[in-house]
Amino acid sequence: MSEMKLVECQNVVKQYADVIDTKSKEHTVTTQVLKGVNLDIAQGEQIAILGQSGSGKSTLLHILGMLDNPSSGVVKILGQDVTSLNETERAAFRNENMGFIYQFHHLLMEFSAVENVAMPLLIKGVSNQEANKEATKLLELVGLSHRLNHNPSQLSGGERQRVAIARALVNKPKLVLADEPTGNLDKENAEHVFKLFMQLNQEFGTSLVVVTHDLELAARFNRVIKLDDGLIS
Ligand SMILES: Nc1ncnc2c1ncn2[C@@H]1O[C@H](COP(=O)(O)OP(=O)(O)OP(=O)(O)O)[C@@H](O)[C@H]1O
Repeated sequence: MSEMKLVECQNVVKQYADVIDTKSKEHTVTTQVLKGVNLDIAQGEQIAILGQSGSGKSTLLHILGMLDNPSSGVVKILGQDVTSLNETERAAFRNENMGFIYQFHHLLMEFSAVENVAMPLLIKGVSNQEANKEATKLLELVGLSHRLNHNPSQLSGGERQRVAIARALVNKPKLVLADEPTGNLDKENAEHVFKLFMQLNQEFGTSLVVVTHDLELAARFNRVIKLDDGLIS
Protein backbone atom coordinates (compact mmCIF):
# COMPACT_ATOMS: atom_id res chain seq x y z
CA MET A 1 0.00 0.00 0.00
CA SER A 2 1.36 3.44 -0.83
CA GLU A 3 1.97 5.81 2.05
CA MET A 4 -1.04 7.94 2.85
CA LYS A 5 -0.73 11.64 2.30
CA LEU A 6 -1.07 13.56 5.51
CA VAL A 7 -2.82 16.52 3.89
CA GLU A 8 -4.42 16.89 0.49
CA CYS A 9 -5.86 20.21 -0.67
CA GLN A 10 -7.54 20.40 -4.04
CA ASN A 11 -8.65 23.68 -5.56
CA VAL A 12 -9.25 25.31 -2.19
CA VAL A 13 -11.12 28.60 -2.49
CA LYS A 14 -11.91 30.93 0.38
CA GLN A 15 -14.01 33.99 -0.15
CA TYR A 16 -15.72 36.48 2.07
CA ALA A 17 -18.93 38.28 1.20
CA ASP A 18 -19.02 41.69 2.86
CA VAL A 19 -22.11 43.85 2.80
CA ILE A 20 -21.12 47.40 1.99
CA ASP A 21 -23.56 50.03 3.15
CA THR A 22 -23.51 53.15 1.00
CA LYS A 23 -25.86 56.08 1.49
CA SER A 24 -28.65 54.90 -0.74
CA LYS A 25 -28.24 51.14 -0.98
CA GLU A 26 -26.48 48.05 0.27
CA HIS A 27 -24.41 45.86 -1.99
CA THR A 28 -22.27 42.82 -1.47
CA VAL A 29 -18.60 42.74 -2.32
CA THR A 30 -16.91 39.38 -2.58
CA THR A 31 -13.24 39.10 -1.68
CA GLN A 32 -11.50 35.97 -2.82
CA VAL A 33 -8.63 35.34 -0.42
CA LEU A 34 -7.62 31.85 -1.62
CA LYS A 35 -8.16 31.34 -5.33
CA GLY A 36 -7.72 27.61 -5.84
CA VAL A 37 -4.87 26.25 -3.75
CA ASN A 38 -3.52 22.77 -4.47
CA LEU A 39 -1.19 21.39 -1.83
CA ASP A 40 -0.13 17.91 -0.72
CA ILE A 41 1.79 17.39 2.48
CA ALA A 42 3.53 14.08 3.19
CA GLN A 43 4.21 12.73 6.66
CA GLY A 44 7.41 14.25 8.00
CA GLU A 45 7.63 17.26 5.69
CA GLN A 46 8.84 20.58 7.03
CA ILE A 47 7.14 23.43 5.21
CA ALA A 48 7.61 27.17 5.53
CA ILE A 49 4.91 29.40 4.02
CA LEU A 50 6.08 32.79 2.82
CA GLY A 51 4.07 35.58 1.22
CA GLN A 52 3.28 39.24 1.50
CA SER A 53 0.94 40.59 4.11
CA GLY A 54 -2.62 39.85 3.03
CA SER A 55 -1.63 37.07 0.61
CA GLY A 56 -3.73 34.49 2.50
CA LYS A 57 -1.16 32.67 4.66
CA SER A 58 -3.13 32.71 7.90
CA THR A 59 -6.33 31.86 6.03
CA LEU A 60 -4.69 28.76 4.54
CA LEU A 61 -3.21 27.77 7.90
CA HIS A 62 -6.64 28.06 9.55
CA ILE A 63 -8.15 25.83 6.91
CA LEU A 64 -5.35 23.25 7.28
CA GLY A 65 -5.88 23.40 11.05
CA MET A 66 -9.64 22.85 10.68
CA LEU A 67 -10.41 26.15 12.37
CA ASP A 68 -12.21 27.28 9.26
CA ASN A 69 -13.80 25.60 6.23
CA PRO A 70 -13.05 26.53 2.63
CA SER A 71 -15.82 28.08 0.50
CA SER A 72 -15.16 25.31 -2.01
CA GLY A 73 -12.59 22.65 -2.75
CA VAL A 74 -11.42 19.52 -0.97
CA VAL A 75 -9.37 19.26 2.23
CA LYS A 76 -8.40 15.76 3.31
CA ILE A 77 -6.32 15.07 6.38
CA LEU A 78 -5.14 11.49 6.97
CA GLY A 79 -7.52 10.53 4.19
CA GLN A 80 -10.51 12.03 5.98
CA ASP A 81 -12.59 14.73 4.26
CA VAL A 82 -12.47 17.11 7.20
CA THR A 83 -15.04 19.58 5.87
CA SER A 84 -17.77 16.98 6.47
CA LEU A 85 -17.10 16.52 10.20
CA ASN A 86 -19.44 18.02 12.79
CA GLU A 87 -18.13 20.23 15.62
CA THR A 88 -17.59 17.38 18.11
CA GLU A 89 -15.82 15.16 15.59
CA ARG A 90 -13.75 18.10 14.45
CA ALA A 91 -12.60 18.93 17.99
CA ALA A 92 -11.64 15.32 18.70
CA PHE A 93 -9.80 14.99 15.38
CA ARG A 94 -7.86 18.19 16.02
CA ASN A 95 -6.96 17.26 19.58
CA GLU A 96 -5.71 13.86 18.44
CA ASN A 97 -3.74 14.87 15.37
CA MET A 98 -2.82 18.54 15.41
CA GLY A 99 -1.01 21.18 17.32
CA PHE A 100 -1.84 24.76 16.39
CA ILE A 101 0.28 27.72 17.47
CA TYR A 102 -1.54 31.02 17.08
CA GLN A 103 -0.21 34.56 16.77
CA PHE A 104 -2.24 35.32 19.88
CA HIS A 105 -1.71 32.51 22.26
CA HIS A 106 -5.24 31.68 23.45
CA LEU A 107 -4.06 30.40 26.81
CA LEU A 108 -6.52 29.80 29.62
CA MET A 109 -5.86 32.75 31.90
CA GLU A 110 -7.03 31.18 35.15
CA PHE A 111 -4.79 28.13 34.79
CA SER A 112 -1.06 27.78 35.40
CA ALA A 113 1.50 27.14 32.67
CA VAL A 114 1.62 23.43 33.53
CA GLU A 115 -2.16 23.14 33.56
CA ASN A 116 -2.43 24.87 30.20
CA VAL A 117 0.10 22.51 28.64
CA ALA A 118 -1.44 19.42 30.28
CA MET A 119 -4.91 20.25 28.94
CA PRO A 120 -4.78 18.39 25.58
CA LEU A 121 -3.63 15.24 27.39
CA LEU A 122 -6.35 15.48 30.04
CA ILE A 123 -8.97 15.89 27.31
CA LYS A 124 -7.65 12.68 25.77
CA GLY A 125 -8.08 10.86 29.09
CA VAL A 126 -4.45 10.73 30.25
CA SER A 127 -4.15 10.66 34.06
CA ASN A 128 -3.46 13.88 35.96
CA GLN A 129 -0.08 12.72 37.15
CA GLU A 130 1.10 11.56 33.73
CA ALA A 131 -0.22 14.71 32.04
CA ASN A 132 1.58 16.95 34.54
CA LYS A 133 4.79 15.02 34.07
CA GLU A 134 4.67 15.37 30.27
CA ALA A 135 3.67 19.05 30.51
CA THR A 136 6.59 19.76 32.84
CA LYS A 137 8.96 18.04 30.42
CA LEU A 138 7.77 20.17 27.51
CA LEU A 139 7.98 23.38 29.53
CA GLU A 140 11.56 22.47 30.44
CA LEU A 141 12.34 21.97 26.76
CA VAL A 142 11.11 25.50 25.94
CA GLY A 143 13.16 26.95 28.81
CA LEU A 144 10.36 27.58 31.29
CA SER A 145 11.15 25.19 34.15
CA HIS A 146 11.21 28.21 36.49
CA ARG A 147 7.70 29.33 35.49
CA LEU A 148 5.65 26.14 35.82
CA ASN A 149 3.09 27.51 38.24
CA HIS A 150 2.72 31.03 36.88
CA ASN A 151 -0.55 32.03 35.27
CA PRO A 152 -0.38 33.63 31.80
CA SER A 153 -1.00 37.10 33.31
CA GLN A 154 2.24 36.67 35.25
CA LEU A 155 4.26 35.79 32.15
CA SER A 156 5.92 37.93 29.49
CA GLY A 157 4.75 37.83 25.86
CA GLY A 158 7.61 35.56 24.82
CA GLU A 159 7.02 33.26 27.78
CA ARG A 160 3.33 32.96 26.91
CA GLN A 161 4.32 32.16 23.36
CA ARG A 162 6.52 29.33 24.63
CA VAL A 163 3.73 27.96 26.85
CA ALA A 164 1.49 27.93 23.78
CA ILE A 165 4.18 26.09 21.83
CA ALA A 166 4.62 23.51 24.60
CA ARG A 167 0.84 22.99 24.65
CA ALA A 168 0.72 22.46 20.89
CA LEU A 169 3.50 19.87 21.02
CA VAL A 170 2.58 17.92 24.16
CA ASN A 171 0.34 15.48 22.28
CA LYS A 172 3.10 14.61 19.78
CA PRO A 173 0.73 15.60 16.98
CA LYS A 174 1.18 14.35 13.43
CA LEU A 175 0.86 17.90 12.14
CA VAL A 176 2.05 21.12 13.76
CA LEU A 177 0.75 24.37 12.31
CA ALA A 178 2.28 27.62 13.46
CA ASP A 179 1.56 31.24 12.61
CA GLU A 180 4.77 33.28 13.13
CA PRO A 181 5.85 31.08 16.06
CA THR A 182 9.10 32.91 16.67
CA GLY A 183 7.87 36.38 15.69
CA ASN A 184 8.15 37.95 19.13
CA LEU A 185 10.95 35.86 20.59
CA ASP A 186 14.58 36.91 20.98
CA LYS A 187 17.22 35.12 18.92
CA GLU A 188 18.12 32.59 21.57
CA ASN A 189 14.56 31.53 22.34
CA ALA A 190 13.62 31.53 18.66
CA GLU A 191 16.48 29.10 18.10
CA HIS A 192 15.26 26.93 20.99
CA VAL A 193 11.82 26.73 19.45
CA PHE A 194 13.17 25.99 15.98
CA LYS A 195 15.32 23.16 17.38
CA LEU A 196 12.35 21.76 19.28
CA PHE A 197 10.27 21.68 16.09
CA MET A 198 13.07 19.92 14.25
CA GLN A 199 13.60 17.45 17.10
CA LEU A 200 9.93 16.53 16.98
CA ASN A 201 10.13 16.22 13.21
CA GLN A 202 13.13 13.87 13.44
CA GLU A 203 11.98 11.75 16.37
CA PHE A 204 8.28 11.39 15.67
CA GLY A 205 7.96 12.29 11.98
CA THR A 206 5.80 15.29 12.89
CA SER A 207 5.00 17.38 9.83
CA LEU A 208 5.56 21.10 10.28
CA VAL A 209 3.78 23.96 8.51
CA VAL A 210 5.07 27.33 9.62
CA VAL A 211 3.99 30.75 8.39
CA THR A 212 6.80 33.25 8.59
CA HIS A 213 8.08 36.54 7.21
CA ASP A 214 11.63 35.51 8.07
CA LEU A 215 13.44 34.41 4.91
CA GLU A 216 16.42 33.07 6.81
CA LEU A 217 14.19 30.91 8.99
CA ALA A 218 12.22 29.69 5.97
CA ALA A 219 15.42 28.57 4.24
CA ARG A 220 16.06 26.11 7.06
CA PHE A 221 12.90 24.13 6.24
CA ASN A 222 13.10 21.44 3.58
CA ARG A 223 10.23 22.88 1.55
CA VAL A 224 9.28 26.52 1.06
CA ILE A 225 5.90 27.53 -0.36
CA LYS A 226 5.13 31.03 -1.53
CA LEU A 227 1.59 32.39 -1.50
CA ASP A 228 1.03 35.13 -3.98
CA ASP A 229 -2.37 36.81 -4.08
CA GLY A 230 -4.26 33.69 -2.96
CA LEU A 231 -2.34 31.17 -5.07
CA ILE A 232 0.77 29.06 -4.55
CA SER A 233 3.34 30.48 -6.94
N1 LIG B 1 -13.45 37.83 7.82
C1 LIG B 1 -12.93 38.41 6.75
N2 LIG B 1 -13.71 39.14 5.91
C2 LIG B 1 -13.18 39.73 4.81
N3 LIG B 1 -11.89 39.66 4.46
C3 LIG B 1 -11.06 38.95 5.26
C4 LIG B 1 -11.52 38.30 6.45
N4 LIG B 1 -10.47 37.68 7.02
C5 LIG B 1 -9.39 37.94 6.25
N5 LIG B 1 -9.74 38.71 5.19
C6 LIG B 1 -8.83 39.20 4.13
O1 LIG B 1 -8.10 38.14 3.62
C7 LIG B 1 -6.81 38.54 3.20
C8 LIG B 1 -5.79 37.52 3.66
O2 LIG B 1 -5.68 37.52 5.08
P1 LIG B 1 -4.64 36.60 5.84
O3 LIG B 1 -4.75 36.90 7.29
O4 LIG B 1 -4.80 35.20 5.39
O5 LIG B 1 -3.25 37.17 5.25
P2 LIG B 1 -1.75 36.87 5.66
O6 LIG B 1 -1.03 36.48 4.42
O7 LIG B 1 -1.72 35.91 6.79
O8 LIG B 1 -1.27 38.30 6.15
P3 LIG B 1 -0.23 38.79 7.29
O9 LIG B 1 1.13 38.40 6.79
O10 LIG B 1 -0.43 40.26 7.28
O11 LIG B 1 -0.62 38.13 8.58
C9 LIG B 1 -6.60 39.93 3.76
O12 LIG B 1 -6.60 40.85 2.69
C10 LIG B 1 -7.79 40.14 4.68
O13 LIG B 1 -8.24 41.48 4.60
